[in-house]
Amino acid sequence: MVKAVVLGAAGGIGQPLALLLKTNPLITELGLFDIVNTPGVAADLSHIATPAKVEGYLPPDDGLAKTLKGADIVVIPAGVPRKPGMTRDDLFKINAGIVRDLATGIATTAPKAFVLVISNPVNSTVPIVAEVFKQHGTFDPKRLFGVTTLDVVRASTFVSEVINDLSKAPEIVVPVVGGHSGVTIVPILSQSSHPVLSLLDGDKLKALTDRIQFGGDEVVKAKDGTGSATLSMAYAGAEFATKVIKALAGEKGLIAPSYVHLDADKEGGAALKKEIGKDLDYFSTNIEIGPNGVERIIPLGKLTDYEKQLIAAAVPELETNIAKGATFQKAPPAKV
Ligand SMILES: NC(=O)C1=CN([C@@H]2O[C@H](COP(=O)(O)OP(=O)(O)OC[C@H]3O[C@@H](n4cnc5c(N)ncnc54)[C@H](O)[C@@H]3O)[C@@H](O)[C@H]2O)C=CC1
Ligand SMILES: O=C([O-])CC(=O)C(=O)O
Repeated sequence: MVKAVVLGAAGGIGQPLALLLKTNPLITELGLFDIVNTPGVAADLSHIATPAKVEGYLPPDDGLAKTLKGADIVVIPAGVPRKPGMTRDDLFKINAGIVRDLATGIATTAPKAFVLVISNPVNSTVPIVAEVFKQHGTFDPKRLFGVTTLDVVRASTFVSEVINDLSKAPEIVVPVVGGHSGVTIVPILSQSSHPVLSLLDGDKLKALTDRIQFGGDEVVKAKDGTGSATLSMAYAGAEFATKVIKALAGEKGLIAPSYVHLDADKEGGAALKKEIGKDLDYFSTNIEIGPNGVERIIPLGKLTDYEKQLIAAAVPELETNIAKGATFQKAPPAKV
């Protein structure tokens, strides 16, 4: 019995993500919450012949608490997306308050749930959720995940394009570490499962790295003011959520990158901090997921000089993003 919840379920990501979760046979209950349209989305999905019982709620009459009751896993894609010319950090002003309020609901109603944060800027929204949980005395770093899977999905696809064979995309695995915005997205192409590095001279390596770091901008530009990645994000979010659900069900050896609190595995976290040369609280890296959440933080391993430079460029921005999220929750500004 697994109850999954989507907060922001009527949105561009929320709807296709809810659809993909509804088709997951491991899920027996699917709770959908948004400030608009969730009863309609839920009624629509409920006709699909899969096991999950679907319910959709709006804010009135304790809708958030009703949605969250008994949740095992909560995925949060609520909030505004970028328009051309904006950075993810520009979304902080609006999304920080949304994420804080939803996290408060989770901390009070489903404090043991695994929380998967999609809302941008992920580098800062994850610390906000952690601070809310700390204030409620319910923070367990093993259960909080920033969803960076789309960067990994993009890396697989873009590498398959470089080798001119899209059929290989599903099997290519490239660790992408750091965070989820611009230079904080660090693809470790030297550890790609397909040995792509040998095919790339300096310029081509930089071009591929840039494309993975700024892949989100490609979609924002193409959507021309109507939003950012939704369908690829729903795919990526469902893929990560499915790993977490399989781990909950007892499957072993599930590895995926995620942006996590480095106390989730103190030993692995300490080793990673040593590698990056900074005592950051959060970083995205491969983690092993188990029935209690993060079982193991897997250090970065051997990096090229170029990758070391990318990490060095990511660290100061991550530090700023993390501090912004953590201090917002400690001293919330007036609501916008
Ligand atoms: N982590 C990642 O890799 C990615 C993150 N994103 C982020 O995901 C977020 C959502 O993007 P889209 O789905 O495209 O936006 P959208 O605008 O299409 O949908 C957002 C939904 O959130 C809902 N919402 C707003 N305030 C809410 C609240 N207080 N409670 C519940 N629901 C609320 C809205 O009503 C809307 O239905 C954005 O912040 C975007 O930047 C987008 C793509 C990739
Ligand atoms: O680019 C954006 O704003 C949305 C996002 O996080 C992505 O597509 O990676």
